[in-house]
Amino acid sequence: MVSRVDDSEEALRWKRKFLDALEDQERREAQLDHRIRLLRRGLLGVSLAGDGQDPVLDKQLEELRKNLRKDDRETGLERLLEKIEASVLRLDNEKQDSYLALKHAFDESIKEIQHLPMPGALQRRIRKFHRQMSARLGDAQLHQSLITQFMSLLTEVSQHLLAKEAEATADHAANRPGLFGRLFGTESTTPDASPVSPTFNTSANYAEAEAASAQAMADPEEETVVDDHVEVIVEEEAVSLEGEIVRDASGLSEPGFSYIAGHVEPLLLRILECIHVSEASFTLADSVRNTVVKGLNWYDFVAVLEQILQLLRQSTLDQRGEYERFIGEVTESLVQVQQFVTQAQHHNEAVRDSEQALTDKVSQDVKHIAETFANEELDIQTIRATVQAQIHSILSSMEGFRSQRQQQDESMGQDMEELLERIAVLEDESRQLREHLARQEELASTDPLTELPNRESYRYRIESVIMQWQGTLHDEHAEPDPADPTLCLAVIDVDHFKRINDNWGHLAGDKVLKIVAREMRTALKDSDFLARYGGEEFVVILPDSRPADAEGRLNKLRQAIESIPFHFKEERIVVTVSCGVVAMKVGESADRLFERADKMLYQAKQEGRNLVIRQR
Ligand SMILES: Nc1nc2c(ncn2[C@@H]2O[C@H](COP(=O)(O)OP(=O)(O)OP(=O)(O)O)[C@@H](O)[C@H]2O)c(=O)[nH]1
Repeated sequence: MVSRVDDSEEALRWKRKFLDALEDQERREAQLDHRIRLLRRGLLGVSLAGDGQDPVLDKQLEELRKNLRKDDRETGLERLLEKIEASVLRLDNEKQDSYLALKHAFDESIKEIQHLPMPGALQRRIRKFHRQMSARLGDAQLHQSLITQFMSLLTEVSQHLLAKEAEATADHAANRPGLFGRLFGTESTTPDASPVSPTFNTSANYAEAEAASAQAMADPEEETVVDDHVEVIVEEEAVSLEGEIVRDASGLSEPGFSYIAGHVEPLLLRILECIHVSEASFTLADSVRNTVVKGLNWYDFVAVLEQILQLLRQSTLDQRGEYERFIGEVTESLVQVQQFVTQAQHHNEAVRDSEQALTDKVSQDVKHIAETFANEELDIQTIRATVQAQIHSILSSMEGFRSQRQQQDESMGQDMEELLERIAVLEDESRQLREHLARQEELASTDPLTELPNRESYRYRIESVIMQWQGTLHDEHAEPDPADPTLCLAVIDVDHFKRINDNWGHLAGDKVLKIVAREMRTALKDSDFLARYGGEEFVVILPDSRPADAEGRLNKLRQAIESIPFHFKEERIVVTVSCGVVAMKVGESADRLFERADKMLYQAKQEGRNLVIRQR
């Protein structure tokens, strides 16, 4: 009898042990499920964070990574994730507000601009821009290119109005009502405007511009019809400015520009608000803002557009640093999540192994009890039946446990697969972001007009060239012999460039810059680094050159430019450049080196222009 009681207790003990193990297992699985849910939300937070940089969110993400390392603190993790979700939501709302404001500014300006008299092709391009704008505004990364594109359209609209206004003034001179008078019912306000030179057939030129626009219409991708027109003539050896925008005496353009100024100024201010301005660009951004607030005239407008482009380029460079940091963070988070998932998988396998071991052991023990009971002489049928029922119950619990376990395993495996897929998507996103950055970097370092490296690119290059040069010095304190090859720098400026703009308009001025830049590139050695420093000013780094050789090379360049056969109608137009050149001094900074070259350039201008002056 005693033995029977003991046996039944033993069986109960085993059953309890089993149920405990089952409960423990369920608890662990619930814990794992919970963690996976938390990780999902965490990943969502990290991926959304990619759309905006925010210091609060940055901090929270850092904390998230810390907590992810300690996997036994879900409660803290959960609270943190709630905070992250709130930040992401806030950023999303802010972005939405900024998106709406920018869209409103674009919509309003475009509405106003569409009321202006413009050639059909230009109107169509503005409409096309407007149509594409809404979809592209949704992507914050496209804002800069949208703004740049819009500003270039704006410049064309202004150029067109100037041409119209010049035409109107010519009409006025011929006692007909002025264009603005005809268009807006008011008289032209430029009674003192200088008469248009009789050698310029303005309406013929305008007709040509219209024809060019019509050609652009036929090919929607064509943006620079006037360019191509001139290019053809360049191939024929004579560089003609014919067919370019008509005479642009400053007084003439004012009424035309002031008409659109009221519409573009709010947009420029809005654009300035949207640009991410770094500390280094604060002063420039402030001065641009003040200029716009004070009210623009045509010349300010051109300069302001250029400065805004400069701010945009600088902003791209600054953001590059931030994006790189962000990519680093996302990658780090991904690595941690991946490690966590691998750990969870290992843990799962280990749990499954121990479960199997437990099952084997219990089966063996139960079998042993059954055998013992079966061989007991005192055993009666009842005892056998009871024991067998217990064994049956234990075995069926085990079976139930195993099938439940299998189901959970399958669903957990599915969850993990989804998680890994999500990670792969995030990795792909970060790769795309990296490629986007590389493209932006290329755009940011090239001047779009001349396709030469721009000022930022020059700054970057000169610093590294100076470092290299210092490395080649045998004695860090002694100046190198001027007869030896060394590092030289030249600053080049187109002479009387304002006159070109004033006489033939900005488009012709742009064309001259483009051709002059090309000629300069051809005249220099491949190892010389030529960049557009700004406006009509260029800079050349001549590494490993004897100062006298550098001077000789620059003189050849100067002569080559002087010989470019620019023409306006039958008239030959000579474009010249002045240049200052210096050799690098020991311990000198890039700024000081440039200053000295610039001083030599100033001297060349003073001494009559079309000169190269070397500091000896
Ligand atoms: N078309 C065009 N004009 C530009 C560009 N950048 C600057 N300018 C103009 O270049 C002119 C430079 O004029 P100034 O600085 O007075 O110099 P300059 O007439 O060349 O006279 P010197 O340098 O003294 O020989 C200004 O009228 C600017 O508006 C550009 O990209 N395109």
